[in-house]
Amino acid sequence: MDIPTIDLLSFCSSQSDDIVNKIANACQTISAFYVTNSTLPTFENDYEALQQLLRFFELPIDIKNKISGKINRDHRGYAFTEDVESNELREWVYIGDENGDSYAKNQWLEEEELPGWKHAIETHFKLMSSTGKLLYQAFSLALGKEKNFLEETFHREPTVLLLRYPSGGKCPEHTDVGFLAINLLDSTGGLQIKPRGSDIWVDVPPRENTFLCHIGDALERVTNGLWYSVPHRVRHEKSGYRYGIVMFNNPHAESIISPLDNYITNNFDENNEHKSLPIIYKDFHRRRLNELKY
Ligand SMILES: O=C(O)CCC(=O)C(=O)O
Ligand SMILES: [Fe+2]
Repeated sequence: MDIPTIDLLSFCSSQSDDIVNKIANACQTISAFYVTNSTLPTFENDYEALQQLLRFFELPIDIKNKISGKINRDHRGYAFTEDVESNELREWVYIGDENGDSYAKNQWLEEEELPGWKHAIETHFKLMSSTGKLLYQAFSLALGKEKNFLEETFHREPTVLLLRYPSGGKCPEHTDVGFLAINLLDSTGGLQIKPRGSDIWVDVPPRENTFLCHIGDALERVTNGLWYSVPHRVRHEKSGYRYGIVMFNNPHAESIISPLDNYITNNFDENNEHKSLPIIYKDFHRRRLNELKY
């Protein structure tokens, strides 16, 4: 099964039905797509810019632990997770919107401990967030709404996740919680998805100058299951580190997630009916963080 590619520049210039339909189709079937021609730095075209963010991981562990993400319930900060039971082995840093107040505050090192790091993150956060905004527009059109629909109805609270996997590192099978994920893959591979209706893990090979996009559970609920929040996992079996940068574009913490009027038809089967009950996004998000430990 081929993972389609969406050209973001063409979307911006024409917003043609072709592109919008391709997105809607991808979200209903394979449930992931590559995005090309965006303005985001990728590991191929601006390695240096991304290294600025990832050099945090080179610091000694006692410095990294100064911003431990295990001490607040929203996981803001750093952790090394080695959990045999849940099949997780990786390091992560979660950073939310610096000006947002829905979740725990971001944690930063002193500037002299890693000069320029905070600035590099803030710059990159803005770039990723504007790409998230464009994708929200594309998704709104693909839902048959006008382009600002998702942003105006649910708002958007982005979170960035920096990742480093040692050789043998893993991320357990899970689905993402929010609306949409932008995943910048480095050249090592290792990400796998289980497309709708399939029991087989499919490799997501990195493609030059693209990022991967897929939806999360909250958007699956908004479409009453017509769109599919794809299970995914990481198995990093090569030598050396695997790096990743993901931006989750989530609805506002207080938004109510329930199916849109024109999606009330029964796309979930009876076992999944509970998924169409209204939920407050923040409760859903926190519950899932606790359950999944990722
Ligand atoms: O490392 C990756 O490519 C994916 C990580 C992921 O899916 C997650 O942390 O939610
Ligand atoms: Fe994920």
